[in-house]
Amino acid sequence: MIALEDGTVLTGRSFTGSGEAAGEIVFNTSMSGYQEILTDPSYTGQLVTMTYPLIGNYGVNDEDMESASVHPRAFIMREYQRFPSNYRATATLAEFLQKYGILGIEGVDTRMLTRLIRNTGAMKAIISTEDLDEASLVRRAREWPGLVGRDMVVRVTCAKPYGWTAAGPVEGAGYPEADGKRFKVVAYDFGIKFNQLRILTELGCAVQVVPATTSADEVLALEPDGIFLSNGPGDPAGVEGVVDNVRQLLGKKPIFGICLGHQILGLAFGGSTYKLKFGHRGGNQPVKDLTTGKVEITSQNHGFCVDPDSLPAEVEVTHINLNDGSLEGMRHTKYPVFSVQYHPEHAPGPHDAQYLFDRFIELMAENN
Ligand SMILES: NC(=O)CC[C@H](N)C(=O)O
Repeated sequence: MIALEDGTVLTGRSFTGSGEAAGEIVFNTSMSGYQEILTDPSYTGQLVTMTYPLIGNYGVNDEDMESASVHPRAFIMREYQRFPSNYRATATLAEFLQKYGILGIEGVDTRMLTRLIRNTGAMKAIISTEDLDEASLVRRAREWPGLVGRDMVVRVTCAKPYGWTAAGPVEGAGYPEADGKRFKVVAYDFGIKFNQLRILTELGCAVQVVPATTSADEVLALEPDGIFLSNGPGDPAGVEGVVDNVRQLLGKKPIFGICLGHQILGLAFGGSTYKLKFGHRGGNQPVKDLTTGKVEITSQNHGFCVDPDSLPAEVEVTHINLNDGSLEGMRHTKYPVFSVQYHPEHAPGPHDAQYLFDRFIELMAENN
């Protein structure tokens, strides 16, 4: 049974066994890419509904991981396909969810649920195979603390620095395989997706990943050519300490921020963030690059947004969402700093926006 804070109760079937999960219920409109969505740490504390009606048909594999774990607390769909057919598949979606202790729920009227979330907004919700008392479940959904003002980054950031190579993560501080690489990049891990690291490495960067709480001085001591601010979960305004660190780095090195990293930059510039009604999650969000006039189709996953009116005069809006006009990208006009709200690393989604990593490379080249 699924209960929402507005009193709505829906039924479905668990295909992963019994359990219970509370969180913020949101929807994603991607037609494929469920493994990348499940392993994106930005979904920490959320219950994810897929609008695409059939999920699981290509199983899961060892290569499409965007982090080492699964982050939404439950995965909700219309129909689960229990017999995957794909040469890359190494397990079924049910086996994968069970391995990480995540509830998989099918048989849900996801069209009704999505319309409800669109009309009412993202809501607190609870799913249970045990407590089937509607009134109790609705009350417990309302009791869940919500995401606003809470630091979810502490739950997913790395405990220790690590490096990234073409073969994946390597333990320890320092830049791995730096010989012959053009740039050294320090990447703040707020809940980083591996494809950001894969792309930076492919573009010739030696990458050192650091925990979210790493101070500005510690980052500068690594003598990077550029600093990268990753995506991550929850409310940017609830993340402890990070905004001050980032503010101290402004003007010192080129900085590129994605999603939560972009929101943290907005706060470091002195701006503010707000919660969108139901957020943007999917692979077909149209964004206009105001610097070139081009429209790109983007991969997105966020529930908070930087308020453009709160930004100081030296920060320029570079990208806007064509569905609702919200801020999708910005750059500082004095410092080599820019960021986007969406996901140029895709995974899953269209590759239209990958050019932004080239812009970061150019920015580091200009500043060297
Ligand atoms: N993908 C992200 O980095 C999401 C940022 C933030 N947690 C939000 O929901 O807006």
